[in-house]
Amino acid sequence: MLSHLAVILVGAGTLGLYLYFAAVAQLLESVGHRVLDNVRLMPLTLVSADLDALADNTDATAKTRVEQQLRRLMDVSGDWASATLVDVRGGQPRRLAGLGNEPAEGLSPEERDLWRSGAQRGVLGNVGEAARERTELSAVVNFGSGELRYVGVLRLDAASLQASLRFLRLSGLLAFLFGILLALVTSRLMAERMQRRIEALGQRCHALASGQEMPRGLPAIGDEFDRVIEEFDLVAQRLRQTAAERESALHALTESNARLESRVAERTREIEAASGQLKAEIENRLQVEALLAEAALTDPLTSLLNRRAMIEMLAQASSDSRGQGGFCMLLADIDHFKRINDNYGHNVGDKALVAVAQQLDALQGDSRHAARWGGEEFFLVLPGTALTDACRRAEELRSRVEKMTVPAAPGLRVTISVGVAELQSGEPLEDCLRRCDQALYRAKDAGRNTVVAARGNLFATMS
Ligand SMILES: Nc1nc2c(ncn2[C@@H]2O[C@H](COP(=O)(O)OP(=O)(O)OP(=O)(O)O)[C@@H](O)[C@H]2O)c(=O)[nH]1
Repeated sequence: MLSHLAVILVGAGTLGLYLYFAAVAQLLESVGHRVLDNVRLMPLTLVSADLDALADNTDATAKTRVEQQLRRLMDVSGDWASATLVDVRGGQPRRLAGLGNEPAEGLSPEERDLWRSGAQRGVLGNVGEAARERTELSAVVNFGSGELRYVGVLRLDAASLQASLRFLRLSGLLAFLFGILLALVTSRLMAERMQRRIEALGQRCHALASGQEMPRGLPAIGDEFDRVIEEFDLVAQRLRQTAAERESALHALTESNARLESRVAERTREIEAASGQLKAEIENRLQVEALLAEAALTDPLTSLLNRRAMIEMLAQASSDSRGQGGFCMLLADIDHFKRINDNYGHNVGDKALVAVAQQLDALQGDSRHAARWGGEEFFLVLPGTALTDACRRAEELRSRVEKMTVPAAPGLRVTISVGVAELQSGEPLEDCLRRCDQALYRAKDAGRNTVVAARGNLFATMS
């Protein structure tokens, strides 16, 4: 507001000063013209015959007539200070007649200079200086017939000029003050109107920023601010529309993401469940396969290796024990097993098989070394064992079986016949097996419950 006031003051002051000085100049010029025009009237107003009579002093009443003529000239306007008529023949001025407050010598020094400048159509004194110095303003005119003979001087009252200037100054000051007041009122009205528009724009900005409803618009007055507010409302509408669309798209995207995450989580759970199930199935399958593999190699009744597993293992065991003090095998067969089945039943027969297997198992050092070879036949491999030790072990087995009892058949006596053979150097396994089998038959033939060892192709009964 202060800046507005300063601008108004400077603007109005500059314009006022310019207009004031222009008016002063105009006033002085018009005053000068008026004085000059009036002094030019002097030769026309004064009667030449009366002038000459006065100058030549030929008529005593001439002066009165000349003064009357001068008065008529002065009466045209009320602000003349004086009028003087001077005879300048011979170059020496001599006052002839005059009215008002004249200089003592008829002409002031300035008027003498004006007269000597010799202007026929009148010469005006310095108007500006007269206004400044508050002195009378003189205008001088030379006239007469033939050689120049008369000078007329008309002087404007200093107070009159000053009164005009005062009036001008007062008018200028009033105009200046009125201009400032008008500018203040106008700028105030414009500022208020602009402020209301700016406040309306500010409220719109706030509503747009805070998401509130857009306030009602001001009555349109068709200025630039109306257009700015209109454009702003359009931009705000577009922004809100865009924001709503973006919000909607974001909402849809969030929902889509949530659905996707839910589906991913569901799928992950399904995959984890399937993976766990698959893992369990694989483990189960592996266990089953392991059990099947074991079952394929194991006799289900006695849990010893079966014949196939023993045959597969024999080659490796014989090669591993080479050079380690012999490799023997032992084949045992339950005596008269058919009778046991027949007398006690198959169930007891099975128990007898299990009991013999336990004795065999207790005798051997490695569970992989004993096998059920056939129905009631058992096989034991003894790596790193010489034939003598093998026979002793066979005898121990035979003795253990003879002394054992079978569950559910306490009175049952079970015996076995045993054949023993040692793998000879370079001998095929099949040959050694055959000799071991022959030794078993020899034990059967020898009356059963006996151990027979095969020494090469010779057989010796050990018990
Ligand atoms: N309970 C039972 N009996 C079996 C099993 N396997 C074979 N046997 C029986 O074992 C008997 C074998 O009889 P044999 O071959 O005549 O021999 P043995 O009666 O023992 O006579 P020797 O060997 O000459 O002493 C048969 O009766 C078979 O049925 C089995 O797993 N359980």
